[in-house]
Amino acid sequence: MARIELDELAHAYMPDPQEPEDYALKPMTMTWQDGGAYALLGPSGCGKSTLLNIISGLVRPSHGRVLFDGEEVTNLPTEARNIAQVFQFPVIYDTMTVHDNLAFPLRNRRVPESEVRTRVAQVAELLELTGDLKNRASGLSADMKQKISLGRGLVRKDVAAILFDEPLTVIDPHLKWQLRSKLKQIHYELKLSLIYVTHDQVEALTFADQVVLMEGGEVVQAGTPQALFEEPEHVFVGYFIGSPGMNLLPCAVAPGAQGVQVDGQTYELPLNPDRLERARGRGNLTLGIRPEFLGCSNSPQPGAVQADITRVEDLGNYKIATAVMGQHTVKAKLAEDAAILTGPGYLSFPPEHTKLYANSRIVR
Ligand SMILES: Nc1ncnc2c1ncn2[C@@H]1O[C@H](COP(=O)(O)OP(=O)(O)OP(=O)(O)O)[C@@H](O)[C@H]1O
Repeated sequence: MARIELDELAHAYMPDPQEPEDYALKPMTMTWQDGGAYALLGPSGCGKSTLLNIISGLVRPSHGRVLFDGEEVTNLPTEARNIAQVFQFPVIYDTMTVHDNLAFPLRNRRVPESEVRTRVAQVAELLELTGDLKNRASGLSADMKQKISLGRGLVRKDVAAILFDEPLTVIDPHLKWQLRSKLKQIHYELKLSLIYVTHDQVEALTFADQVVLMEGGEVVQAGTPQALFEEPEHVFVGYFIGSPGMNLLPCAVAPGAQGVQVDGQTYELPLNPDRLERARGRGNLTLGIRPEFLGCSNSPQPGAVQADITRVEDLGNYKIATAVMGQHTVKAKLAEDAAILTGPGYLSFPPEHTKLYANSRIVR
């Protein structure tokens, strides 16, 4: 397994890029640690596959360098990079048994047969394929075939990294849920460096210990799932991660007051005065709070602001209350047993979870 460094890496598919928009990948410098489980997450077209393909050697970047354990590999072809890849669709040999499919990457590298048997048994056990090892792959379902592809990706110990490109797309939703958790366990047990591309936040947040969230060819934030949830550094992180996403309200900092103005109305929120001062005068301010942290009640609370609760949805494990604040609606995610009704309400903004963004970036 290897440490992967991206040094001033950028890529434009067009020959003579001029504007930032001409780049599918805008300049980035990052280090991914040996043995880490990284998810590249973001909406369609944000540059995830471009980045993965640069790491695998399928795409040669127009700028910058890629290093594995300090050795430059930027211009090396895929086969010289010592990586394993798992794609969206199964890549297996139908005529071989499940065992021989799993053994293939090892036998190809002339790994001794006794070691092949041990490693195949270990990976098969982790993926719950032990009972199928003697079966021919041809008769198996698409789900099973993709499981074998995962196993083939995981079987070698000596690869620099294993790259997964949306590997659970064809998998049935129930099995998908199981495999997501399985991959986390496998990462823990086999100590592999994994890079996993997905547009599905649940997949990324369950699987990865570091999530690299991309938008428009840029990394907007890289960090633990908890950091992306609790400390979104960019409004896009707030919006993209979470269900529902962060409440985002265009605002201004009220002159001389301890609060913010939303739609011209001043709300006295208990925010840090220094932070308000740092935000004052900067362009395009946004107030952000996750539905999980926004307090919502029918009775007055200290420091709470008045709002109209227009809707309460009971979603089994939790309730979602929708309230109107100025001309905007906000959502609060409440406990399943929260006593909350539509009508006059009070919204509380805990200062540690209430964020201010200037031009989409966090103000600390
Ligand atoms: N071979 C190519 N030639 C020209 N432009 C490309 C090529 N491949 C990707 N692009 C463009 O680069 C940008 C990033 O695409 P990329 O496929 O890396 O995004 P993605 O996040 O992986 O999206 P998806 O999840 O839909 O695959 C997009 O604007 C896309 O149209």
